[in-house]
Amino acid sequence: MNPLIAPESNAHHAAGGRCALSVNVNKVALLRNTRHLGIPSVLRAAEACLLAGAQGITVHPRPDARHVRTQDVHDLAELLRRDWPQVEYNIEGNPTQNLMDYVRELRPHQVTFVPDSEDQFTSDHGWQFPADMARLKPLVAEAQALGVRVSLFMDPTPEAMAYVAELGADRVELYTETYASTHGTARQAEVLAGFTRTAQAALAVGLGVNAGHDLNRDNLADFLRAVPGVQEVSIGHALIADALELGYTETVREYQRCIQKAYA
Ligand SMILES: CC(=O)[C@@H](O)[C@H](O)COP(=O)(O)O
Ligand SMILES: NCC(=O)COP(=O)(O)O
Repeated sequence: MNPLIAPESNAHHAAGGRCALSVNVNKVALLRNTRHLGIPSVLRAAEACLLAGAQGITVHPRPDARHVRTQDVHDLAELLRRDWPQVEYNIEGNPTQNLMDYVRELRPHQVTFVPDSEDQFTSDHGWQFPADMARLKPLVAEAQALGVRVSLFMDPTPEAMAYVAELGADRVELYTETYASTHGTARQAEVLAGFTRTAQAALAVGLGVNAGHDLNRDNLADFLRAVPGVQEVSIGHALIADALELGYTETVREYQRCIQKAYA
């Protein structure tokens, strides 16, 4: 863990010590890219979500530019630097592909390493240890030397947390699809217990805990109530889908209400 990077994030503080909400705007860009009209605007989406109380913005600029593109990443960095200095910028991607150029040029608050292939439909697995250790170690060190907090996208496997800590990463992002797909079923408690054990294992080795993928208004509070120490959830697909019906403002407020409910 990098002593130069405070374990407590600005966003976490801004959320009053509760879990911070980082809105992933990938899907706004996906819709925008289907015409050459520049609408819906990624910047306006980010601003509306921040005005409604989101504490962070997340993007995942994939190599095929299917949604968030390089210009979006730079424009968002400028918007946050100029108008929202207290808001965290989290850039996700595979550090062996196009991600590190963004880290070097923009130095976001956080970078989340995700082991996706270039043409992957969506993120669907975490890093594998010890196999991935050697190639990740210099990349973790490089990002941290630039003052960027490093989070690793991980499956809920408690025994992998020691490897993440050995790498020197600051946080893990728990890949929450298996939780989301079993929420409300007979397997919910069993699957959720695995996330709780993984978070406990991460905290025990000094790692911060983030979470994301397929979280939504229905499953968010149950997750945060059960899983200790979650500092940030990054939510995109379901939140943007909700915003198509409710608008950005009401949607972000509703997600913040879900987070509040978990701590009530
Ligand atoms: C890493 C992860 O689970 C998501 O952050 C990812 O950004 C989803 O990518 P798509 O929006 O391309 O499905
Ligand atoms: N890291 C998760 C993220 O940024 C958004 O994932 P999703 O809510 O679009 O599934």
